[in-house]
Amino acid sequence: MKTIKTELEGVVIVEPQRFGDHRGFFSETYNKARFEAAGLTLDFVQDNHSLSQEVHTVRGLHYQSPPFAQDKLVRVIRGSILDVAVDIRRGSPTYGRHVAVELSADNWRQLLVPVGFAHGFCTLEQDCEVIYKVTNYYAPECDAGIHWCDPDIGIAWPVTTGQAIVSQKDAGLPLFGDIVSPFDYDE
Ligand SMILES: Cc1cn([C@H]2C[C@H](O)[C@@H](COP(=O)(O)OP(=O)(O)O[C@H]3O[C@H](C)C(=O)[C@H](O)[C@H]3O)O2)c(=O)[nH]c1=O
Repeated sequence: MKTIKTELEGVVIVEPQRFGDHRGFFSETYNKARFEAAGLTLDFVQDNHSLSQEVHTVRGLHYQSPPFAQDKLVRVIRGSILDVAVDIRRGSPTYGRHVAVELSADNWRQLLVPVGFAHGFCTLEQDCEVIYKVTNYYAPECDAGIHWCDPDIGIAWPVTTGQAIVSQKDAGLPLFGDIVSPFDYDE
């Protein structure tokens, strides 16, 4: 397993090994001991799986507020997505900045999105299946988000607001400037 730091502290690309042979492949997609050896100590309690049937489906930008804030380990088992993490920790030197990483069944990359970051993605082809582990349970009362196309965040999505397929909930999310983030940056 390889880990690659990004320009946002704590947002890490993970590249598990994939052993191919004439039958196909085998991959340990998560190994707690290997994660801890890489300094990633996470206690996942829930696995999620979403299917987005159309290209240019956008889900996000979401986060759960404390006490149900979640670290997320995101991967793609079918198709490809542009996966985005936005630093929403008040006082962070990278507050409001984001990273965007292509995750796909082909590149087998994962993205670790820590507590304090909003998360979202746009599908780059049809029938994308996204699997992700989270470190806290779903808590609808703590579910929150920021509008995916907020110009103050400035994510270079491969789709315009007119073309994107989004949920009614996501279409109505507030702009970054109109929220008070529940996360503080701790040095
Ligand atoms: C997140 C979640 C949802 N649900 C139920 C609630 C709704 O009835 C249905 C769809 O939920 P939602 O529209 O919030 O799903 P997404 O738009 O894919 O949201 C997710 O997508 C972005 C990219 C994320 O990072 C979050 O994990 C998550 O917010 O699943 C559950 O039962 N458990 C859950 O953990």
